[in-house]
Amino acid sequence: MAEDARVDALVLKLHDVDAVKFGEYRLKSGMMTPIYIDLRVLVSHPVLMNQVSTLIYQRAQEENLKFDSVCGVPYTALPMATIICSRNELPMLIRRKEAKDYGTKRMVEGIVRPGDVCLIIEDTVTTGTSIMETAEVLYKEGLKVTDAIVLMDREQGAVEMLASKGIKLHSIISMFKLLDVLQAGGRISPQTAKSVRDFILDNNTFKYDDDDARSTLAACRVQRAPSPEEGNGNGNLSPLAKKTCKEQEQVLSYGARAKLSDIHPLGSALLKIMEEKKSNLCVSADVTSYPELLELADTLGPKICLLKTHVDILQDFTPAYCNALKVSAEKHNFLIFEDRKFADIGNTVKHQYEGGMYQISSWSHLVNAHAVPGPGVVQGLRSAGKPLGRACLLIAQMSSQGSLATGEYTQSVLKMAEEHSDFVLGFICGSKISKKPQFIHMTPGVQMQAGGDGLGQQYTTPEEVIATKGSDVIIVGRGILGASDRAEAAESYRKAGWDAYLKRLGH
Ligand SMILES: O=c1ccn([C@@H]2O[C@H](COP(=O)(O)O)[C@@H](O)[C@H]2O)c(=O)[nH]1
Repeated sequence: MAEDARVDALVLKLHDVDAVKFGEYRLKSGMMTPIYIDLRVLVSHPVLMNQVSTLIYQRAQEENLKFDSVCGVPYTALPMATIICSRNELPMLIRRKEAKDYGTKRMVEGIVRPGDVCLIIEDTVTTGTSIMETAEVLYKEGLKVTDAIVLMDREQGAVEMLASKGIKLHSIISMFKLLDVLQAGGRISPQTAKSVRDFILDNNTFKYDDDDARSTLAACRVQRAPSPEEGNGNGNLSPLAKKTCKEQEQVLSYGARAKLSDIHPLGSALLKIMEEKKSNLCVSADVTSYPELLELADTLGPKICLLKTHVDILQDFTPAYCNALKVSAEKHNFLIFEDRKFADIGNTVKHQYEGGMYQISSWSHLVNAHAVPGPGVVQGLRSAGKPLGRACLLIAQMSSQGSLATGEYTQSVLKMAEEHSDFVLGFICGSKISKKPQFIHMTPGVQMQAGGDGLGQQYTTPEEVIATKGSDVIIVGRGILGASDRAEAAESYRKAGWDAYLKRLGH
């Protein structure tokens, strides 16, 4: 059975044995939650306990983790660590919760060799604090901790918190996966799944604390009336998830986001360029001749983080030109984004991306795709682009009047991006749609004056897009191309976009 199928089956079994409960519960941190994961029940289900332990050990092998011993966070993960160590003949360490007041008074039982690496196993994480407490006890004994594996990640900030302390967290089941499987299996209603998802997104516990981050984690309470679709669901949802949520807004600098452990390398490169050049401006180089395109790249290059092309509107395209564009991108330190908007089955988009006369994957750092065909479109692009270090943006919303990319569609795009974050680094959208800081939001339809073009395009100002709507990059075409002095216009847009970003950071 493929791993995904095994995880899906495990989720359903965990629900069967009441290890996943919906209601109103208090976590160790004091936070109230509409979903509670109680893996203590596993000791009464040995088959399930064995399956869980197998999946955890397989993950360690798949990730090629190097460790000398294994330690389970007391108490729920202790039997898991025991089974893993016993079956695979690995040395185990037991962390005591309190020192004995007689005998050796040790906090860690087992043979401790300072300098050894210990792998931590945990059953569920919210903040990551329990793993950190165990790691600190191990550190005091001279041990190293580089990785931890958790069965269930509630996706509320543990990965980020542990990464900030140098521990990489690997999870078997994530909260969003669990909700998807339970919903698909008819165990919970779409309304329940949505409300719990909203709760999780609104209650991330990690506060970035990075010198260059100038981060704030502003918490405010918002009374949110249930939307009509939320209704009563299947009747087992806590009122907490429906009525009240804690709005936590993470405002991180581009530079801080560039350093996130799970960001796409190209996303990291782009954010670094933005920080260095103080530019969140992408110029949409919608011109029809290649010399003009190159001229634009060379004159506007110093002011932009991205140059967006529509290669199929060039009348005089020849593959040799692409080298000159690449040279300009390197010289002026910007990335190239071919706005190809792929929208076909995986096999076709793969050919369109790497072949034909344009050979887009050979020169464009970024491309974009519609999610309409389903995940195959990303998988097709990924198979050609990932080996070259390329990445893709998903079109979650469009700037044109009457666009159908709204509501549930946009949410599905978000989910597709989360499931393919090894190749999708962000979105084309009108406003910020994901709270995950590793995703980069880019917004077209930007001019200094709000308005339209008579053919459905709708314009919003740089201030509105960046400071109010929380997007990261402004995409500007005719606002710059139509100006008598394009370099001067680009500088005005660069400054407007950057000022709006500084405003967002609270400078
Ligand atoms: O929703 C979308 C997606 C892409 N675009 C593209 O951006 C530019 C905008 O040009 P302007 O001259 O600034 O209107 C253009 O290349 C579009 O194809 C978009 O506008 N909206």
